[in-house]
Amino acid sequence: MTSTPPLALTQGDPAGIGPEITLRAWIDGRAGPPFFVLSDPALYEAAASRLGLDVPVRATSPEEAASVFPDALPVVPLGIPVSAAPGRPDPATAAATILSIDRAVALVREGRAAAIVTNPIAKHVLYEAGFAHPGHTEYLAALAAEPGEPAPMPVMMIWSEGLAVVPVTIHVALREVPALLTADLIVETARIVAHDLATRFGIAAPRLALAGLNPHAGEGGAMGTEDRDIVAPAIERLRAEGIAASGPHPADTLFHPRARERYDVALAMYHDQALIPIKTIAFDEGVNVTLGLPFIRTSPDHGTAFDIAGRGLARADSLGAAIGLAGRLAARAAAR
Ligand SMILES: NC(=O)C1=CN([C@@H]2O[C@H](COP(=O)(O)OP(=O)(O)OC[C@H]3O[C@@H](n4cnc5c(N)ncnc54)[C@H](O)[C@@H]3O)[C@@H](O)[C@H]2O)C=CC1
Ligand SMILES: NCC(=O)COP(=O)(O)O
Repeated sequence: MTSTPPLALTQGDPAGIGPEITLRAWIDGRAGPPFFVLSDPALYEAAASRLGLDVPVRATSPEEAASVFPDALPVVPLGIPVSAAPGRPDPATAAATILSIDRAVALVREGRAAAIVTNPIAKHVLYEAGFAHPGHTEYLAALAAEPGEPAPMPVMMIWSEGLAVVPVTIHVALREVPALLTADLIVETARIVAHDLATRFGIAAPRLALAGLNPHAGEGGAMGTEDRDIVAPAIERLRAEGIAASGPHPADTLFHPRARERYDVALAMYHDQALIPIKTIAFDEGVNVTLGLPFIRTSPDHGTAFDIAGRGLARADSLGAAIGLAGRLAARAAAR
């Protein structure tokens, strides 16, 4: 019997809270699944010294990482020196940030890592350096494409024990949402959600609740026609396929405690419609999971938090939850 390989953590923006929450996740998580981080060991030694954290750091290989993990934070070097002033992002570090993601994907595809857990990136810093993808979600899908094949469609889910949400449109300006929202997009997103909740999360017949786009889900067309003409027909198609989809529900009453008992995941029509409720209810526990990929990827639900980086204020709970969930999903996948 082979044991599950360790998880691969990416570096994220080195000027954000990624280095310190990685150190804290190692301190808190030695009973959990082993992991290594793809970066420069010196970045973590500097962060540990700055914050007075007693964390030995050891350069290692993915294969040795699990045996290193009980005694030191395993760092698989990228071969690029990485240094950063906390809270002062620099596009010069973008190459290492991106390389860390690339290596993590390569390792998980080679079976040398069980899953990927990404540390936060600041999109605008990477854009300044020429990065052409909106975020991890879309970039990971591009990296997952088989030669000559289109990239798989990635679906963002933010998950916690009490609420899971999916934005149907993701990293786009609000004014673009109505034009992007099609019945095909909703149906394809919901199919991926239903499939991955069944296969990866073990929810055999997941209940999907779809929010409307407009106030009062359009009030019969008086407050916008998208819910009547796009969302409702998509739900009919999903039901015809045997997917337990309900809605379109007015979004303002979809997230209170009794409403949440009626579904396993809420599909929202745009980013903030999904992320405001979960970050309000479960900011410290929320985990960003990318569905639709041929490998497992989780992430904390928060960003780089430049305003507190390097000050010892950052909580590692969400990263810890992302590591825990990645470990459970990987164990489930290995057992299938
Ligand atoms: N998965 C990813 O890579 C994500 C990246 N981002 C990026 O992060 C950057 C900053 O985004 P913001 O909207 O400011 O969100 P943010 O999550 O970085 O910060 C929002 C607020 O929450 C606080 N906060 C965040 N994480 C915390 C933690 N672990 N412990 C304690 N307090 C914490 C921050 O100090 C700040 O006051 C953006 O450039 C965005 O692109 C945002 C979300 C996810
Ligand atoms: N607001 C969530 C977010 O921006 C995460 O994006 P990604 O980098 O995981 O695609």
